[in-house]
Amino acid sequence: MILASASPRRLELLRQIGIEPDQIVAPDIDETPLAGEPPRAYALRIALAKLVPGDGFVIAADTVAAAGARILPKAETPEQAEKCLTLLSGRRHRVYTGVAVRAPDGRVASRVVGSVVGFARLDAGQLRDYLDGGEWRGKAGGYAIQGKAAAFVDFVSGSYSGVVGLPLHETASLLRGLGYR
Ligand SMILES: Cc1cn([C@H]2C[C@H](O)[C@@H](COP(=O)(O)OP(=O)(O)OP(=O)(O)O)O2)c(=O)[nH]c1=O
Repeated sequence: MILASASPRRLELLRQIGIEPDQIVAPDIDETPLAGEPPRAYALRIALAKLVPGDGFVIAADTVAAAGARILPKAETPEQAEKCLTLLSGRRHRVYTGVAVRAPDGRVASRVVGSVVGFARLDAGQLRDYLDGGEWRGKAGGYAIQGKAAAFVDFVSGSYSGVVGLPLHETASLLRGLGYR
């Protein structure tokens, strides 16, 4: 079993359902969205593109936060994170995680799991503290629901593990469907 992900969250989530990958490989792909690409299609395309070569089962995923049809960036700077959080404050957005699995015989199965996340209105102090904390770095939409941003979230519908980065029910079912025991 190869986990094609550099994300420590994905490894933790996989372990949560009793799967210990034999190998972790960081995928190295261009994650630029295509012009006008819908978020759900993007999450699926990138998850499939992350399936690195390998002999056993390979699992890859991609998480994207979206406000309407707009794909929010994976925040890499405080300015980007501030923009995202300002947009998310006081409203609901969607988080899509694409998950792709390849079996040793080459068959590929994939899913996209969409969830809705609601943020309470953030005041300037909350925003400042969150930006200072740095948890937004590398996160889709500039926040991590499994961290301090949980205090902002007043609504979740869908797959909590999917919002964190790997929808566990769907991942387990894809694996079973491909004959993983
Ligand atoms: C919305 C949200 C995203 N995230 C994270 C999950 C993903 O790691 C990240 C989105 O980036 P991804 O490109 O999905 O993943 P990654 O770059 O971290 O890892 P890899 O490509 O090697 O698999 O945002 C959270 O941890 N919590 C959240 O609540």
